[in-house]
Amino acid sequence: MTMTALRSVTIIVNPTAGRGRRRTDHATRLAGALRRAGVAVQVVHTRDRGHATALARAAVRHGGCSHIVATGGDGTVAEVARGLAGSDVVLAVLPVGTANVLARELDLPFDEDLLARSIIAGATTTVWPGVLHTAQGMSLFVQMAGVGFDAHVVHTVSPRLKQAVGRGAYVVSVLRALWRYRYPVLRVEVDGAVHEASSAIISKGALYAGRHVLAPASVQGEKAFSVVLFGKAGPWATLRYGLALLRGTLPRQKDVTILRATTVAIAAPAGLPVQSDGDAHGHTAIRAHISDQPIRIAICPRVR
Ligand SMILES: Nc1ncnc2c1ncn2[C@@H]1O[C@H](COP(=O)(O)OP(=O)(O)OP(=O)(O)O)[C@@H](O)[C@H]1O
Repeated sequence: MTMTALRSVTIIVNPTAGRGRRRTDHATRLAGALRRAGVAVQVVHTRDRGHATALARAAVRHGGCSHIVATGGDGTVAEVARGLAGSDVVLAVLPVGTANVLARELDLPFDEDLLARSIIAGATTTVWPGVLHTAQGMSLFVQMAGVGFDAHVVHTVSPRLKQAVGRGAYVVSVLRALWRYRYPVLRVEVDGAVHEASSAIISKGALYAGRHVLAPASVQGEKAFSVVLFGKAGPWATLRYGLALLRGTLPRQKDVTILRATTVAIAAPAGLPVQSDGDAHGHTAIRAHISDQPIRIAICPRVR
């Protein structure tokens, strides 16, 4: 844990993250709590995908800002992380997304007053994001990237249903996909060694889709991934993996392999959907490695 001096705070709000229409209310409450403590605050809203990166870069370039708050889910956090990477600005998270996995992983506050107190107290922890290269370009991910069944589900989930019912929308998408998905065999290169799998998840942390344990040995502060390879294909195997995830036994399944690595490449088959931090993110081929630029994240002083 390191401490950082407080200057001004920029709050970036993704108005489409999570469920319902309350992200702006959360951001307003956080801004109020910070202003009451005498902190200068700027609130800006994203207009479209990728805009959070541009807004974070602009805040860093403008200078004077010590913290940038990502108001959204893991996708928004990743975009803000990319915008402030390489600077001394601290990333704070106001978790109003759907799954908010990074916030759960790091035990970050979900309450605005507690987040304001954490920012003011200045405690931070360091994480090493993943860098993802696809045909669409380079991006960062803070929690995970995947190819296979889960990426297909992310690509096919209805955005309107996600807005209306949150994580339940993924359940609908899973049930629809189980018998329709074609389950191709992936060729996954993990630190140079080739493996075959029906699905692969490259995970920076231990958790997945909320609080479910995917890769227990993964720690955000380490410069490594856990690569989770699913050995069996088909609807019944996928159902078993899903139930095991819910019951916390997925890492113990005989046909699930978890490897520690720093580079991963999935070149074939080409054209398969890719998910990054739970959002659709182009298609294979992909390459992933650990960023050489760490991100400092504001944490509750009481938990670390
Ligand atoms: N103004 C905007 N309009 C449309 N999409 C946006 C806008 N701002 C950001 N986005 C995109 O919204 C997507 C979803 O955001 P985010 O991941 O933060 O929320 P979520 O999916 O609800 O939460 P989680 O990732 O925790 O499940 C991201 O891919 C981001 O690029």
